[in-house]
Amino acid sequence: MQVTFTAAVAGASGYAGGELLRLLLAHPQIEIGALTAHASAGQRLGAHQPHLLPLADRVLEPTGVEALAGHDVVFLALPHGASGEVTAALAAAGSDAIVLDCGADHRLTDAAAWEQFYGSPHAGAWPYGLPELIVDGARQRDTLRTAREIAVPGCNVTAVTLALQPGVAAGVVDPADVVAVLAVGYSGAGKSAKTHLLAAEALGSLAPYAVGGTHRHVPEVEQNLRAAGAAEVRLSFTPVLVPTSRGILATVTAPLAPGASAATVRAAWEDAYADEPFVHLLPEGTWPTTAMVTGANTAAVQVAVDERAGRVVALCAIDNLVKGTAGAAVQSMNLALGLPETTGLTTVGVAP
Ligand SMILES: NC(=O)C1=CN([C@@H]2O[C@H](COP(=O)(O)OP(=O)(O)OC[C@H]3O[C@@H](n4cnc5c(N)ncnc54)[C@H](OP(=O)(O)O)[C@@H]3O)[C@@H](O)[C@H]2O)C=CC1
Ligand SMILES: CC(=O)N[C@@H](CCC(=O)OP(=O)(O)O)C(=O)O
Repeated sequence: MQVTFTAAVAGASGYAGGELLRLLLAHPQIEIGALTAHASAGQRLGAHQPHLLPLADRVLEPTGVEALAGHDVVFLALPHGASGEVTAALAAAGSDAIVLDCGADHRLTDAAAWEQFYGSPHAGAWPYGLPELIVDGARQRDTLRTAREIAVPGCNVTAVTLALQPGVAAGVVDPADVVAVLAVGYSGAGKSAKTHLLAAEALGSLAPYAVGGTHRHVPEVEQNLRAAGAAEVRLSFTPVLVPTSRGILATVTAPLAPGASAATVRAAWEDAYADEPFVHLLPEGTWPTTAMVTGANTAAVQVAVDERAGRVVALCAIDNLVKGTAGAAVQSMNLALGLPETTGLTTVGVAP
């Protein structure tokens, strides 16, 4: 008989919480426990997540230790800053649950960078939940196998990191001049960003935001590229909202390193991702699209060399709610529980 683990989801009424529940419903070794929310506490889940029919009549509880204690796993899908109190209360109550925070609070190791970009005191770093991250030639999954608290990455960060890290680790690109432009879907902003949900304004327009190096994901990408081996990272990062509900397409360029060639670049990406179950390096000459990965825990990656510009062009498409959040959380949970990393996760998308 298979062992089952209980999992609670805090923030179950939101986009990330809803996606966690969609994935956990398909996980053979998870039993879904408490579902919590904030303003929506006391309401049926079905009022907020009409697509999660098997859970429609479950009632949302207030987010707190009373509901969340006693589970094997607790997922936090809360606004930034809200997870610290919950985590501390769980620890005080003697909980030994594995806690996965989908928010940003515990991602950065550099307190000064946190305070600069988030403007609040640093809550401390947890092991970073990107199993494929190259860390000094090894992979982050080795750390996650023994982790009890895991910081799930930002969705844009995942796309940029998976696009470029093979080149940084192999020394075939210069990380001191990285330019990343991302097309991102609206669900990344969460349900509470009401202005983003005015369809009449959003549907006909592409809109950049956090322009000029101000996006909070800048230090997180830099941290990841340093882990992959960069001595110096300089990143220009510009996200552009596009009228789609899900998906991120990151286009990341950096100078070709002296002595590198199209062949060594291709080999670096092939070597990095040959054994990765969720990172798919596409056949040469084909390009990632968000449609390829919708609903799947897949990152679709491609790389090319722009010989005239002397730059490597790396692309990565992910579903921000799957590989960008909930899928990454479940993948990390599997590692921390000692389960096969791919349990309950699919690389099969939906189309059209
Ligand atoms: N959307 C995405 O693609 C990604 C999101 N994330 C992160 O995941 C987290 C959740 O994001 P997302 O689901 O998009 O956001 P949503 O706005 O869709 O959902 C937020 C959830 O948090 C609850 N909540 C709101 N305020 C509080 C509070 N003060 N205390 C406790 N709970 C509260 C809400 O409950 P109620 O409905 O009752 O108010 C809701 O369940 C964020 O930290 C986000 O940055 C990370 C990667 C990608
Ligand atoms: C469209 C949109 O606004 N997307 C969000 C990405 C959300 C995400 O990755 O979450 P964290 O904020 O937890 O890092 C953004 O760019 O800030």
